[in-house]
Amino acid sequence: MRVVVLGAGISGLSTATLLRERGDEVILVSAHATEATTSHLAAAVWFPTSAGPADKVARWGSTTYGVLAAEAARGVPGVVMRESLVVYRQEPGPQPWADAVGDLRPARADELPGGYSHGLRFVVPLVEMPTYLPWLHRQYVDGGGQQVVRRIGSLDELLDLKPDVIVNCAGLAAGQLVGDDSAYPIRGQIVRVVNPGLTLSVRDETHPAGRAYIHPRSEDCILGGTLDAGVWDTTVDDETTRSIVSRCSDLVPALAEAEVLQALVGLRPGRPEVRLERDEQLIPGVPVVHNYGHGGSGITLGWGCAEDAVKACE
Ligand SMILES: Cc1cc2nc3c(=O)[nH]c(=O)nc-3n(C[C@H](O)[C@H](O)[C@H](O)COP(=O)(O)OP(=O)(O)OC[C@H]3O[C@@H](n4cnc5c(N)ncnc54)[C@H](O)[C@@H]3O)c2cc1C
Repeated sequence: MRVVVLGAGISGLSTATLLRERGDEVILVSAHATEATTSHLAAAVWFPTSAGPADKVARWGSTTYGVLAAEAARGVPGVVMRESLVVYRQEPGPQPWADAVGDLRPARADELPGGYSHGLRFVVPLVEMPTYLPWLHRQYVDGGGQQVVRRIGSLDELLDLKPDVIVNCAGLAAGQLVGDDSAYPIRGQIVRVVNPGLTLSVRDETHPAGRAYIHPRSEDCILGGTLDAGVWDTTVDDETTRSIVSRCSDLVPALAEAEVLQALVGLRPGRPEVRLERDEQLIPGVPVVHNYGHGGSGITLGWGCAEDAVKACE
């Protein structure tokens, strides 16, 4: 089968990889190099955020956790298993993501920052996308996958590539390309700082000043972050940068002195639910498999969604 995959972010690259592995001829079409995708910018920690539906998110997330954990175990560049702590000011109820993570346990009192009464400790994959995404892309190309750099205005512009099936992994742009009004941006600002020696991810989803998360990487530390639904503006806001550093310093005081390297803004592909389905109506005679709308969870769900997208191509 000849499959054209639109999009070279995590959704497109994971889907294209699995299609290649089962022997399909694959052409990856992307307006941007991988470095210019939203996927490249992501904090890229396994943690379901702003994505639905809940039952499928649990299944896709669990599959992806397994794939990334296996990649970390065999030393795939950029993928590590990261000790993590989520903190709460009151006792948390059951967490929907808990079943997928191994060895979840309550945090001890001496593991909690000041002002917090509860916490959960667990281990999740953290993916350094500036390393992992180019690696995945190289694997795809070295494995015989084809690539075309092209911006399209509608999916039928891909018909000159003679596809048997098109897979639509265009992220936020997918909404405009197929007239899906339910797709919307979720603006996210994050801050890269010099890592003051941290190895533990820490997260407070309900900090009064906004969500706070700290993800140590090999060369830096990602601090976040905002989730602004419906906002298209990609300009860095300096006041937001200060607020992010300040609230993360509440969790880890050493961060108050950390040198800021860069502030970054990206637009998550929001949608009430991930769209993963086969569409026979859009282009007569050529089925389109949609795989977009992953919100703040594209890396968390990527491999699970790619598996379903490949099945939908059959
Ligand atoms: C600040 C921030 C932090 C995040 N942190 C996390 C996290 O910790 N964990 C997590 O799981 N997720 C996180 N995310 C969300 C994650 O980044 C997205 O869900 C994911 O990147 C979506 O991937 P995608 O491949 O669907 O889209 P994208 O990465 O946006 O890729 C879209 C592709 O489609 C192509 N394309 C688009 N339009 C056209 C066109 N007209 N013609 C040709 N090609 C086109 C683009 O060139 C690109 O190759 C974060 C996002 C942000 C902004």
